[in-house]
Amino acid sequence: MSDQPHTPVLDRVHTPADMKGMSDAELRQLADELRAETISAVSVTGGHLGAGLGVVEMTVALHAVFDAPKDKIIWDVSHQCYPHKILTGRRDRIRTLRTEGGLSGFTKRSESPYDPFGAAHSSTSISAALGFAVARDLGGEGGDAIAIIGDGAMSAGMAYEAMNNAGHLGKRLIVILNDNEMSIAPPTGAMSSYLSRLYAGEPFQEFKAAAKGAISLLPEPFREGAKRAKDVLKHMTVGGTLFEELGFSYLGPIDGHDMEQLLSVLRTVKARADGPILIHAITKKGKGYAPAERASDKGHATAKFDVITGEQKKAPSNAPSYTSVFAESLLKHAADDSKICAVTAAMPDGTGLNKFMERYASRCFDVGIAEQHAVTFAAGLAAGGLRPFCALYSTFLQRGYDQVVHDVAIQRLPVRFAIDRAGLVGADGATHAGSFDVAFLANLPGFVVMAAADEAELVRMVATAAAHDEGPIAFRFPRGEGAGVEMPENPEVLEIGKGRMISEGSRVAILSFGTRLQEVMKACEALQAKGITPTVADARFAKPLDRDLILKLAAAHEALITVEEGAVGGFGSHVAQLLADEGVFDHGLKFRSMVLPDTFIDQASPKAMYDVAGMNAEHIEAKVLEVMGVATLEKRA
Ligand SMILES: Cc1ncc(C[n+]2csc(CCOP(=O)(O)OP(=O)(O)O)c2C)c(N)n1
Ligand SMILES: CC(=O)[C@@H](O)[C@H](O)COP(=O)(O)O
Ligand SMILES: [Mg+2]
Repeated sequence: MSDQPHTPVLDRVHTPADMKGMSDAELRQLADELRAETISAVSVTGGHLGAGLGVVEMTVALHAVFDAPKDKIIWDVSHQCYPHKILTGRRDRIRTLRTEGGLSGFTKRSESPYDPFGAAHSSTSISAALGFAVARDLGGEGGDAIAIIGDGAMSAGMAYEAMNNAGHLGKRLIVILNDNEMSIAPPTGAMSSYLSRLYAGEPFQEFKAAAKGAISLLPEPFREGAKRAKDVLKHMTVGGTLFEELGFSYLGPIDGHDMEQLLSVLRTVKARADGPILIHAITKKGKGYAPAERASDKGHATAKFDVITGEQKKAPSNAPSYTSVFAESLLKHAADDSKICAVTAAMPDGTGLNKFMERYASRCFDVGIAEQHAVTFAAGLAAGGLRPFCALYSTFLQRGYDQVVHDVAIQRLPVRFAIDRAGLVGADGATHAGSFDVAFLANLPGFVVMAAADEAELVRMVATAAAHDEGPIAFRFPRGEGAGVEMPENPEVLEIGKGRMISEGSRVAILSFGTRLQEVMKACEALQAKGITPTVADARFAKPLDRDLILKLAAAHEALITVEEGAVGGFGSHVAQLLADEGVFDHGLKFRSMVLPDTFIDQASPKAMYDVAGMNAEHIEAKVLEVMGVATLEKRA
C-alpha cells in the first residue's frame, strides 16, 4: 500500500471529459468512490439504491470509453442512473434526488444533455437507441447509441420488437444487458432461465481468464486484434443464439464489476465499425453495500437510511396502506371462491399480491414486465371461466391499453382491474402519475369504473368486483396510507352505478370521486365557519354514472362541483356530458369540474403535488366561494 495520501479521484470529475486520460487504476478507484457517494446520497434522499450500485463499474467504464453527450448512453428504466448523474455534472445536486424542485429519480432530457432520453417505464432503451442510431446514419447528430437494459426489462415484449427491428436494419448499435438475476422481485419467465444458462453452462471463471488473455492483445492494430478477440470471445461463449438469431453479435457473458474486462470489451466494441452488438454483463444488484446485498429486494427501493447500520428511517404509519387493504380483502374472497386468481406484471410486492402468491401460488401469476400480456392473459383466464384480478399500477396499465379495449372490453370479459397508485404518487413524479385511467376506461362501453373514497370503500369495491361477472370492472385507489376510517366487518356488494350521500347542505353540491373526499370534508369544515354548508356526495362510480343522484343534486342546487384525482376526460367530463344531454345547463346550473391540470407535475410530496394541481382543501373551498360568489351576485340581482 503506498503511503501516499488518498487523493480522491471523484473530486476531479465534473463531467466525463475529466475522466479521459485517467489510468485504469484511477478508474477503478473512481468506481469505489462513486459507489460510496451513491450510498451516501441515497441515505439522505431514499430511492432506488440497489440498481445503481449494480452498475457503478459499468457507468465508469462507459463514460471513460465513450464520449457522452455525443455518444448517447441510454439507461433502461433509469432507476439505476444515480452514478451516471454524479459523473455528469450533477454531483452537487444529487442529494435533491426525487424531491420538490430537485433532480428527477430517472433520466430526463430537460435535466441534462447527458440524459439523451427520459425513462422510468421499462424496456424502452433499445427502441430509443435504435432511433438515435438511424438518425445518426441519416445525417443527424453523430455518435454511438448505447442502451443498457436489465434482465427484468428484457422480459417485456417491447425489447424484442426493438431487437427484431435493429437486427433487420443492421445499424451499429450497442446494447448492454445488465443481468443481475433480479427484477424488483426475483425474475420470472423462460427468458430469465435462458440468460442464466448463458453463464451457468460455461465455466465462467475460465472464460474470464480466456477473455482477458484474448483482449490483452489490444491495442494492436484494432481490426486484427479486435477480430481475433471477438472470435475468441464468440467461440468462448456458450452461444447467445437468441440474440444472434435476431441479428446481434453476442459478446459475453462478462463480469460487470471487473473494470479491466469492462474497459477492454468496451474499447474493443467501440473500435468495431459494424452492426448491432449485445454485451451480456453479469452484475449484482446492491453490489458493495451489505445491507442492500442482504435485502430480499437487493435494495431496489429504500427509504432514507443510516449508512452504518443500513437501518431505514421509515415514517410511522397511522393507517394501513390502500395496497395492504386491497391485498387482505382479495385473500378473503379467494378463500371462498377458487375461481378468483390474480395477475401482476413484475410487481408482486408493490401490488400486495406477494401475499396472494404465498397463499395461492397455483392461481397467482407474475408474468414479468409484460403488461400487454398481463391484460390479455387475464382476458383468457376470464374467458376460461375464472375470476381474474389484474393488479396494475395506473401508470403501467397504460402499456396494456389496446389489450383492455380489444381483448377485454369488446368481448365484455369479466376481468377485474385493481388499479393501484391512482392519482399523483409523489417521489416518482410525472412518469408514474396515475392520472389517465378514468379518462381511458370510462369511455369504454360496458366497463364499470369505481374509485374508493377511503379504505372502507375499497373493501366494498373489492367485494363488488369479485361478484361482478357481467363484464370488465375496475377500481382505483391511491399510493400510501388510508384515511384511518372504521372498516366494515362484512363489506357489502355495492349496487352498480349507485353513489352515496355524505351530508346534506344547500345551494352548492360537491360530488367527489375517489379519495379527494377527505379534502372535500376539510373544505366543508372551513366553509361551515363562513356559514356555507355544501351538500356532499360520493359518486363511487364514473361508469355507469348515478344519473338519478346527479340530476337530483343539479335540480336542488345552484351549483354543482365535481372533484377527482384524474385528468380531464374522466369523471367530471362524463357528468358534464350527462347534464348537457339532459338539458340541465339550459336552466342555469353553475358547474365546475376540478381535475388535474393539463401539465405533467414533477416529483414532490403528494400533498405538494396536489397543491400544484390546485386540488387540496383550500382549493376546493376557494372553488365553492368562487361559484357561490357568482351565485350570490346573481341571486341578489
Ligand atoms: C412498464 C413498467 N412496468 C413496471 C415497472 C416497474 N419496475 C421498475 S424497475 C423494475 C424491475 C427492472 O428490472 P431490471 O430491468 O432487471 O433492472 P434492475 O433493477 O435489476 O437493475 C420494474 C418491474 C416499470 N418501471 N415499467
Ligand atoms: C422504478 C419503478 O418503476 C418502481 O420501482 C416504482 O418506483 C415503484 O413505485 P412504488 O414505490 O409506488 O411501489
Ligand atoms: Mg435485473
